[in-house]
Amino acid sequence: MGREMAAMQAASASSDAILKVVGVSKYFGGVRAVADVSIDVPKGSVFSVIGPNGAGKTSLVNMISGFYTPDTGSIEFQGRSIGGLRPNERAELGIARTFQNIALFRGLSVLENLMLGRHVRMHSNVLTSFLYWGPAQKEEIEHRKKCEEIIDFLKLNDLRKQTTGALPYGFQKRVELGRALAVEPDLLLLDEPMAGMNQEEKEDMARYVLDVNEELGTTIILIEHDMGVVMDISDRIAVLDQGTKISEGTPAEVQADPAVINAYLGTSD
Ligand SMILES: Nc1ncnc2c1ncn2[C@@H]1O[C@H](COP(=O)(O)OP(=O)(O)OP(=O)(O)O)[C@@H](O)[C@H]1O
Repeated sequence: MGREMAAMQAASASSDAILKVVGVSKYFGGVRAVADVSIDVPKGSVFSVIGPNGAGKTSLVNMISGFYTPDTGSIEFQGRSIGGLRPNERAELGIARTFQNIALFRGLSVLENLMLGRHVRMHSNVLTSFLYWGPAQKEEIEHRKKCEEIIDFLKLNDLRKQTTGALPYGFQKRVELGRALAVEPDLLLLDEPMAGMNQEEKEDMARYVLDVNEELGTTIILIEHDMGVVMDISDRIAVLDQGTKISEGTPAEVQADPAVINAYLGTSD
């Protein structure tokens, strides 16, 4: 499906939202990080959240993934309220994320990092592995197979046994994406996946984000500062400024919105 068609469908599909965020706020002492923000994220879309530094983007994503508890508002994922759930419980439901700063186990290999990302899908633990060695081993083989598929998908085959700490930055970011994909998420939260990358690495990552969206059908919430990338790959964009949502729409709508031009695109960010 073309991006334009997808955008039109996404725009008209708010009733088919995979995620509904209603009136969430987060305060840190006197700092208003997020104030009464609502978004409906259409299933199957690439939904970007943009805004100047300190606008509240990461705080919003942290509330969706369960790292922060909102002071007000509610969050519904696939029709179910997830407000009271811990991050790992949200991951089990199908919400995965990557972090702004690389958070890999640097001493472990690419494959091992993906296997660790997969733990929310594993039923065996040390005790059950001991008691039911056969089933646990079978489960491990299946998980390994899934991780190998992701390694193939992200073209990391040659690096699967390499320790991640020694990899070039762009590859480390790709392994992080792989670790989040190991959760087999329905909703993937990407916090600045292209930060610090050169142009070629950015284009590669943008391609993988689109492949995940189009081939795996994963809904994506993307925080990204590179406006070229955002305008290229997003179906919808929400714009935050000083904690409040000042605009939302298709890339063309947001780009033409004077409130956005004033608050954001007009700045040097
Ligand atoms: N854990 C925290 N403790 C105190 N203040 C915080 C915390 N997290 C965020 N803030 C504050 O909340 C505001 C919003 O920050 P947030 O990181 O959500 O913005 P952002 O849009 O993601 O910014 P950036 O683009 O710079 O990453 C900022 O003023 C920030 O300092």
